Amino acid sequence: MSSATGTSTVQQPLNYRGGSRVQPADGGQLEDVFEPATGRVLCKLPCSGEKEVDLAVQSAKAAFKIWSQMSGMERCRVMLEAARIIREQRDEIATMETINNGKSIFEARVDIDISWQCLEYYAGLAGSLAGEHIQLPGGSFGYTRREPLGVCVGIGAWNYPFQIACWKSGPALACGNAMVFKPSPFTPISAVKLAEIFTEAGVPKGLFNVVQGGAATGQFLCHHPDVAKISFTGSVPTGMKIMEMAAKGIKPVTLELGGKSPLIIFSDADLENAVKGALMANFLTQGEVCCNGTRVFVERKILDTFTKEVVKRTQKIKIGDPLLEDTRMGALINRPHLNRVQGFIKQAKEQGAEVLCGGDLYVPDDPKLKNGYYMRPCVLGNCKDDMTCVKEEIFGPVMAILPFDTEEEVVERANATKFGLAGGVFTRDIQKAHRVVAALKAGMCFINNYNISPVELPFGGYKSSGFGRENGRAAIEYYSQLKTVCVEMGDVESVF
Ligand SMILES: NC(=O)C1=CN([C@@H]2O[C@H](COP(=O)(O)OP(=O)(O)OC[C@H]3O[C@@H](n4cnc5c(N)ncnc54)[C@H](O)[C@@H]3O)[C@@H](O)[C@H]2O)C=CC1
Ligand SMILES: C[N+](C)(C)CCCC(=O)O
Repeated sequence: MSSATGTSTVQQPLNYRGGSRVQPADGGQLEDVFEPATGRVLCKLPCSGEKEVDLAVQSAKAAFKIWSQMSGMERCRVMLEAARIIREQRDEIATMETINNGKSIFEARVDIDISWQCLEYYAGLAGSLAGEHIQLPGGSFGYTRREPLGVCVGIGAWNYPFQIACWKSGPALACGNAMVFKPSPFTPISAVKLAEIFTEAGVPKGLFNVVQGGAATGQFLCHHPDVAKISFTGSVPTGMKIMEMAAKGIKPVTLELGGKSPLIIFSDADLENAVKGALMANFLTQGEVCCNGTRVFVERKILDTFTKEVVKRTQKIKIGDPLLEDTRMGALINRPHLNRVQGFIKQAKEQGAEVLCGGDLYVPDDPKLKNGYYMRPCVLGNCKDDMTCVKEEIFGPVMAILPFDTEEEVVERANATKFGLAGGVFTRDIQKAHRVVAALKAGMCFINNYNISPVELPFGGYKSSGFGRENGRAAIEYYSQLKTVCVEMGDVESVF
């Protein structure tokens, strides 16, 4: 892949099975894959049908037999090697991610760092997976074994294509599972690179496979009788469908869904950090982040000062060619999504919100970028809790500012949502900080920062934002099952 905006095309097959890139056995419908920065077509993606999905699952099943018999330390060594290769090829992978997703190269490099750190972390845990030994009367005893599930399916979204593939395959492989991964059809490219890296690192051929396609391909995966688990990142409506399909096969699911998270700024906060935190909470990856703190509640005493500073910094964000070193905001994923975000802003205005900055389309001077999907990051003032822009996930660079007066009031308003993915608080008062996050009904809470992703910390939602956890030790629970073995050391005392 070339490394200049507007010059790349993708020729190689994008499915991966049995340790090689392959064309799907029954590739039907072709989907255009776009370069968001220019609007050019990068490639035509053949969507995999039932036969290809079955071949990928069978390939994973064969590899599972070998991988699941290896010790944790043996798996650890292979995964560490994969992490090392990713680190070595960081810039190349980040470039691929930027070309396909539209996010700035600066951010894509951070995503790739989080990705190799994830594999490194789970490599470390692989060697320490263990059960318990429990003593019973008369010298009898029991023990537990933590065993893999089998073939796990990962279905990814388009906002963090490589990172999502690592967040799912890291814990899955560490526990001894195999995986079939389906990226979003908008961002099919980098997951195949991950598959090649796993093979180079020494996983058995077929351990990590990639099938490409959209909803139909995803459905074949979810219904496949040999699939043991589904881990999904994406929207709430699709999450509901995944759960329904999984229910039919009694398959466990992990759901990482959307959010409309609150970020609460108290008047005693360090203003500089709070402003930086609000920008981090809203404008990474053009605002296309599930855990974004898009409802920014600001204590009325500092509303004007805070808002002025946020607007000033937002207007300074450099938009444009995502492969340029100083760009901090690239292009949104595609034209329909850009239109959808624009629609939310129009509706916000109609409902009485005030656009304090941005929200309009951005047309870069560079002629090759003129068909890209750019907009200026937007800050909305005069917002009310019942406006659509405050209730619905926009998934674009749109921050809503909402004043509040008391702690009790803000906690109640922060929790008045169907979502519960994340939340944040900025204050210098440590008791207040812990009290408020304890009251937030959200799975991932930040104090005096926002949207950082240490892989050591579990990540996942409450309420409609899903369940199950990625990252941290917690994810092991969701990619393994516990076997109990009861051992009799005496004679059988029969009832009969
Ligand atoms: N929680 C998160 O990180 C994300 C949330 N979203 C939210 O979802 C909205 C739409 O984005 P999409 O990518 O269209 O999300 P989506 O939920 O439609 O798609 C996510 C993944 O699920 C697959 N999929 C779609 N329908 C399926 C089905 N019936 N069975 C199996 N797999 C299926 C897609 O091909 C893709 O790989 C965004 O605007 C945003 O609100 C999107 C991306 C990430
Ligand atoms: C990396 N981070 C925390 C900014 C976002 C990760 C969650 C997502 O997939 O949207």
